[in-house]
Amino acid sequence: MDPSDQKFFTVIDYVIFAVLLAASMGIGLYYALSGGRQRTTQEFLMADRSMGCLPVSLSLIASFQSAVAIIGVPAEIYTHGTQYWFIGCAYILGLFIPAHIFIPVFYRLRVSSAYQYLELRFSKAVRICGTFTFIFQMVIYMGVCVYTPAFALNAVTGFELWGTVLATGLVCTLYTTLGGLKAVIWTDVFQTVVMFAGQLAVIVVGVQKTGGVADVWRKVWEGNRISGLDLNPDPTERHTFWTLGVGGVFLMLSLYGVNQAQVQRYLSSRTEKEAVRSCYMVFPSLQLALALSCVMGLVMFARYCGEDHSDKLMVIYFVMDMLHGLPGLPGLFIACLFSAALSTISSAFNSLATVTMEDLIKPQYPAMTEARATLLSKVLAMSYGLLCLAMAYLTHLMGDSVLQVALKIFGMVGGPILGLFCLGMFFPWANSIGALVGLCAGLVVAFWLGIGSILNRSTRPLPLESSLCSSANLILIGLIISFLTGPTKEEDVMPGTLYPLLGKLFCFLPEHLKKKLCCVTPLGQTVSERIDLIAKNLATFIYDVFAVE
Ligand SMILES: CC(C)(CO)[C@@H](O)C(=O)NCCC(=O)O
Ligand code: NA
Repeated sequence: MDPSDQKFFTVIDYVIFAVLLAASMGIGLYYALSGGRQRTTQEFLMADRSMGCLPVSLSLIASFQSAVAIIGVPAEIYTHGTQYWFIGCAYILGLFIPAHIFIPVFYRLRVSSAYQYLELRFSKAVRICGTFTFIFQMVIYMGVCVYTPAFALNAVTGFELWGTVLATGLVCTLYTTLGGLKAVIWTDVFQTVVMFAGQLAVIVVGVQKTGGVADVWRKVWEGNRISGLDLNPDPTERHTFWTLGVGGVFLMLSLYGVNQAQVQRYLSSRTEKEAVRSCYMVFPSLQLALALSCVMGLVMFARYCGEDHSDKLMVIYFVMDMLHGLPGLPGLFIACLFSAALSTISSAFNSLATVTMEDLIKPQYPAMTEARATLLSKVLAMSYGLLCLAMAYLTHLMGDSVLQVALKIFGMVGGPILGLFCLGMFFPWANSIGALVGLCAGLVVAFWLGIGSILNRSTRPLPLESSLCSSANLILIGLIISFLTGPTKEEDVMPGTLYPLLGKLFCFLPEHLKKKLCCVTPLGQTVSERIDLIAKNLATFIYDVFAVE
């Protein structure tokens, strides 16, 4: 294709992209000028803890649905078939466990940052190490998230590269800095809708142009792209039920259980029940997002089967091939790609500002006035926004291959952070030294796996098994070191920071043995009260779904 954007885009396409930016900016301005006008950190960072479950749930999906997934998943399905779709199974436990273990613990401790938990449970040192690990992870990720869609679009259509990066980065920085978490959450809602609409448009037009649903189905069936469940236990196999189902749960837990961007959304909910409900509501929307990307891959296969296309950017070729000549639709897809990018980097800016403020600055200056803390939080959000642009430039300088590496770092670092929180919540004996040594060991394992796969040029989506291996490794080392250096006595652990997982898993053991495993009944709730709560939540959720219809 001739890389000249005149061929693909009409004025209306540029207008649609501009409307996306303007609307996001407008939402930012609205929350800067309404409500409490962003004059407290409670409002700027925690949205006044007043959010309902619908915006929170859409925002939860938007945070970790980046343009990388929108471009990558259809290509995966095109080349390797629908096996990847089985990652949808991991969403069940991957959301149920956060809803009933992580959310109650964080919510009832009334923390502002997930890393505050680490100080309550372990020590200040563990909190600071956790915070720096998170900052490292997110800073690398946000550069990739803003650069990837601009780069892909530029490579295929000639769409202006740096103008796009600058426009999206700066607009996002502005609305995040002006409107705080409320603006971030409500732009996420809007952007999620645009994201779904863009993918849907490509699928509808694509199916029409390839001869209808029956034809698409026949071609992908004959092309062997519909995969059955692969139960092969070989862990070096590309995708099996085990790598996707088990690895996927760990990936989901590292994103939806303990990542600050998500924890902050749970904490911004009006009530704990509302937070749990928003987590449940992620399930259908995340299945929809997965289905849209997978179906797009199938339609793409129906279109190009037999032809030799192995370009990483073929999704963009496909979209432009389908949509050009239909004024407005290419623009809608561009808006879809950048909605995915904006919603991810805005979450990154706000969560990074929060941890820097709450975990690094406030503990040093406890006497800081609220006005000054709010101003400083805004300066931080803005600085991370500008840092994101610098990271995008760095990504560009290091070239194409760094995209893969950077994404792997994101997945690699997620595992040890998850392990750190699990060590604290589920194992009363774990002490601060164990946690620190475990974190280092987990990071070493993660990087060793990651660098190994980069050197072997393995294309496997590593985060799946990496988060499992490195979090398991962290927990094991953490426990060994804790027992060697003197395990913490359960009565010395801060109440509310433990969840009696082992006691529950081994509920058949006699009472005195269970006491040895973990006797604290946490959060002031008995087991039967907890089961009641789960049943009630499910009932209200089902009721809500049908009441809406
Ligand atoms: C959260 C999942 C696993 C949901 O399928 C996926 O969207 C994902 O791997 N997200 C993180 C990577 C990214 O999209 O940037
Ligand atoms: Na996103």
